[in-house]
Amino acid sequence: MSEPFLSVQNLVVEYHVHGGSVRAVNDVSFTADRGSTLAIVGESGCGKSTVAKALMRLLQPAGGKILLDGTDLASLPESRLRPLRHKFQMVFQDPYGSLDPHLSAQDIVAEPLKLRGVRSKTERSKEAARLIDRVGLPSSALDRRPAEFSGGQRQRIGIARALASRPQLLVCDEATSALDVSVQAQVLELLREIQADTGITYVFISHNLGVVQEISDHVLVMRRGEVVENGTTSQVLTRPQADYTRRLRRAALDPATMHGIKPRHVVSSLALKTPA
Ligand SMILES: Nc1ncnc2c1ncn2[C@@H]1O[C@H](COP(=O)(O)OP(=O)(O)OP(=O)(O)O)[C@@H](O)[C@H]1O
Repeated sequence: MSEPFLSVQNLVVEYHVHGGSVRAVNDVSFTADRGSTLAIVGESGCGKSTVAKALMRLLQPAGGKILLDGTDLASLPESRLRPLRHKFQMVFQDPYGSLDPHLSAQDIVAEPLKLRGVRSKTERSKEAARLIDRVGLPSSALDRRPAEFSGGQRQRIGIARALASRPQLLVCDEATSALDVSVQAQVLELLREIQADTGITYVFISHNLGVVQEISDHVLVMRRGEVVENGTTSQVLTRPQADYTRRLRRAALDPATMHGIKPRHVVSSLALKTPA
């Protein structure tokens, strides 16, 4: 059997605070096959974003392995990581904070192409225009700055910028959470199309079980920095094994849907709350 594309083994991440350390992620393991989507769910503060930042090596893990296509990202020094960084990219909840407000959409998307070694400015502009078109924005968007877009449009620019690096792994950290339900559905559809076209692997962090149901093949449930449950989306969401997952699911469902998770292609805006 071939190795999974992403294999996280016994990941430990700590924050250093006030001379001590806080363990935010403790012995977390999971895998994702190439071209699949793994969702990470759990209540606020359970460690989802910390896992995401460790995958991006924005944080140095205190222990464990992050094997991406067989290379352990956790153990590489920055000098050896840099040439690999284009392979793994991240889309944030609010791209506004991460998009340079002074640059046009075209220049924002063209920026990573420099790192990819596309030397000609004309080529970079052409490729940026192609990506902006790919994420469903009109050519009139090219010269506009981030402030001149809606939240959904800005998220599309964030996705186009991430795609400019031709990543093999895209970590989406609450990437659709700030969007209203219909815009959320459009962005999810775009992500699915891109996956079908490119075979990209997603790690999708969300507090919204409706979105998770919609986008993911597998689900990892976290609580207090640890894995509670891990399985296929239908297993975890419709036949949860862990009591905690059952409570999480109950807490996320409104009275109208208490009998079960909403069917596929209906994106619920129900948020995960801390189970009672
Ligand atoms: N920079 C930091 N310094 C110290 N502790 C931190 C830091 N960032 C996060 N933590 C702590 O680590 C734990 C996990 O936080 P994390 O942001 O990963 O949770 P999360 O599941 O992504 O939450 P949310 O859904 O609210 O974004 C929390 O207890 C949090 O308080």
